[in-house]
Amino acid sequence: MFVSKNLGVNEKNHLTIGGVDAVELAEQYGTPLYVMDEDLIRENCRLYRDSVQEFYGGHGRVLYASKAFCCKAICKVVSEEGLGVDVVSAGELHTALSAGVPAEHICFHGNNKPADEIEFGILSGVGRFVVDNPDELALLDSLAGKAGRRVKILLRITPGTDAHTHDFIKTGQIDSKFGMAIENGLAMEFTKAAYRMKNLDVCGIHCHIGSQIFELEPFTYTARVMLSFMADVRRECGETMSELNLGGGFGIKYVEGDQPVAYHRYLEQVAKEIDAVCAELDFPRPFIYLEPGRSIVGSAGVTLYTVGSVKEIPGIRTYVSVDGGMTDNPRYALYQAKYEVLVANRAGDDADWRVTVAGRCCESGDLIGENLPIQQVNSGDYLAVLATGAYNYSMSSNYNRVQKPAVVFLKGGKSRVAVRRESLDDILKNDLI
Ligand SMILES: Cc1ncc(COP(=O)(O)O)c(C=O)c1O
Ligand SMILES: N[C@@H](CCCC[NH3+])C(=O)O
Repeated sequence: MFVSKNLGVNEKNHLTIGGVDAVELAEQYGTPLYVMDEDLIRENCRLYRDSVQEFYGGHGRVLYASKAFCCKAICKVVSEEGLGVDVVSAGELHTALSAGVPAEHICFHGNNKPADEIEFGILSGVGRFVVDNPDELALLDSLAGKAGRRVKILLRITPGTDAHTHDFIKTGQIDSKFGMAIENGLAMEFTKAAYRMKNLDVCGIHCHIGSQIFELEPFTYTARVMLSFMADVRRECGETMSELNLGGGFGIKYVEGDQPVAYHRYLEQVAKEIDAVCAELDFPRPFIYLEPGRSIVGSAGVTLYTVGSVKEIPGIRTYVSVDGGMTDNPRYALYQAKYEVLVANRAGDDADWRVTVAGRCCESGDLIGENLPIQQVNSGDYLAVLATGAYNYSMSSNYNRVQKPAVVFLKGGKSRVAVRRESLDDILKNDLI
């Protein structure tokens, strides 16, 4: 019935998340509230980990892309499940380290890492740096030399894959701010330069073709292109790279009609393609990294709001305004992202209304969605927006000085606060007069 399998309706006609009554959560913790089902997150982690074991014979590792949802609690959970963590900033790195993630299981990404953040990564002993471009290569080499450390790197390569997703979340095509492209020869120049660096050990290459992808072919095609490039490097440089990071990007179900492929199927097909290409090219099968973000946490999240006003503009539309909006979920404003929305305290009723759900900010584009089917809704009701576990909290803002909501984790039918709600003093904490 719902987009996520952990959701249901109880005898009070309330939405349940992992068996917990959503209305009780809203009343206990207040709204807006991010709710994350830790049991489902752990199940997703195990699914990936077991698939890597099954299809790659353990010769691989799953790194959780923490940009999807980053706080100490999630870093601890994924690390306990045996995943490493991908970070793109000192903030994400600090969070992962503070949560106890071993530095060698952290991979440091980013297309323009500042020098002080690179130094922080080197001194922390992160397992791999993914180097984006020649300027960063030279900077990393000199900072590694200064610190007296050798640094293991992967090179960010643009495979030229056109994945069918929103333009803003595509990254594998030649015109991208990320990485160096194979088709214009720059990737090979970049690789040769990397092997000349004194303080860097080139372990392999990395790519990421985009996000919220539903097809298998872009992934298998990309694996082929990347392995062929590794074989070209062996021919041109006499070096055999041993690691291949294929990024993340596996889609999830947000609304009826979305049809994601089961993740173990992606991994199985990609593993088959890797085996086939390695046999064709007589290339040793590399250690494989995967970096799922959305597919680990997206479906595990629900955002709860309280409805303020319900305003019908006859002949035009009905606005249902909630106590959050683009500050906690900017994805409709950014990508016209679609969500399933329901009245948490009337969850089993027919969704026979059509409404626009609006946020509270001074911005006409501050919407959660338009023309949404929903149950009858009144001021004071609780609204639930489903599948908000990825790129909601992590992209939240304090626009209009709105405080960020709390994050509550659910485990075994019990709830706990994983991130406190921001206070008014938190809003002022860096202000000076
Ligand atoms: C380099 C890199 N790895 C992994 C991811 C995670 O992607 P997703 O959340 O779609 O799995 C991203 C984001 O798109 C990314 O840029
Ligand atoms: N933030 C985007 C996806 C970009 C992922 C990072 N490369 C989203 O909400 O869908």
